[in-house]
Amino acid sequence: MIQIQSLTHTYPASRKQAPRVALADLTLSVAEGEFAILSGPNGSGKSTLFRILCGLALPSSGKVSIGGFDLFAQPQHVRRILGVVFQSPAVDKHLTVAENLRLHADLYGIGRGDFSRLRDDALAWSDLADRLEQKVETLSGGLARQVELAKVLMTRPRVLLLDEPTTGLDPASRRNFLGALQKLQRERGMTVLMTSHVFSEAEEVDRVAILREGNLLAYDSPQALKALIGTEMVVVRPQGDAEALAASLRAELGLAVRRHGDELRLEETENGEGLPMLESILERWRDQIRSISIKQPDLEDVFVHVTGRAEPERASHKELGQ
Ligand SMILES: Nc1ncnc2c1ncn2[C@@H]1O[C@H](COP(=O)(O)OP(=O)(O)OP(=O)(O)O)[C@@H](O)[C@H]1O
Repeated sequence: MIQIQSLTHTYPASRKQAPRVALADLTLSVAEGEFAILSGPNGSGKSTLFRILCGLALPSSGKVSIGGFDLFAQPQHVRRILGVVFQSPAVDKHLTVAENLRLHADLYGIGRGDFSRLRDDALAWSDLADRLEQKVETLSGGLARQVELAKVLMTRPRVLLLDEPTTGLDPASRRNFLGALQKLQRERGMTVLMTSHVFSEAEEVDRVAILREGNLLAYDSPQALKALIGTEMVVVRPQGDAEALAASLRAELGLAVRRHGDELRLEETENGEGLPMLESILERWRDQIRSISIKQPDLEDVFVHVTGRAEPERASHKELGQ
């Protein structure tokens, strides 16, 4: 449903900076009815890709087709099947929920006859039923986000793009929003591509893409991504010299030992292998270890594994082409 082929985007040089490659020959596709998440450290190209997919920017080269239409040659066809939820609010906070929906319907040429049905349909999943006459500025962040989504749903998009839609929401509102979105996506068979840097959001989706510096490092189901680093991971917090301990573990156990902050991680351990490994490490290096545990890898661990970085938010910008 979404096919991105060899997409490259380079921001031109300015007086102050060299050209920056934001997307480097990126190819990925999202099948019809799939829910995919796009993740990556700051500066990995998520926003650039999002802006291109919504038709707000043109790439330096490459092809994108959405619903079988060429995004650059047939943008008007794509617009008809596409819904976009931006990170920054796109509703008028001084208007009521109902007024915002009406305004959006007018913009999209939805006639009076169809309006009530499409509006009710777009709201059915939400908690907004008794808030229609309330101004958006008086709603909680979570409910205001629901208005953004309801507005976009009124045009019954087949493909939905969302840019970090849960930014600023508390964990409960975030779960609520995503739960509703997933239910809707399944019921309507929509294809969804969403950018996110919250790994817990990616656990339940069909596919997760991890970008770094404009390159696609991994793209697979959460289960397959987690299998990249094994089903168990031994995590050691060293007492003193972490590098010396890592070198000694590597040399004596013959395993990959990854340094992550103040932890040493022994990945690629399969079910049941963690405990004996933990015991033998304790036996041999007890005096150099502050704590040791076994962990089931989650998507954050996969992210660290494939990007070599701690978290998307904390990563620094790297300039390419320099
Ligand atoms: N308008 C611009 N002019 C020049 N370089 C830009 C511009 N916008 C983005 N870049 C650069 O392109 C690269 C990709 O940026 P982009 O904003 O797409 O990444 P991102 O993954 O969305 O980051 P974030 O998570 O911080 O939003 C970065 O190196 C960034 O500095």
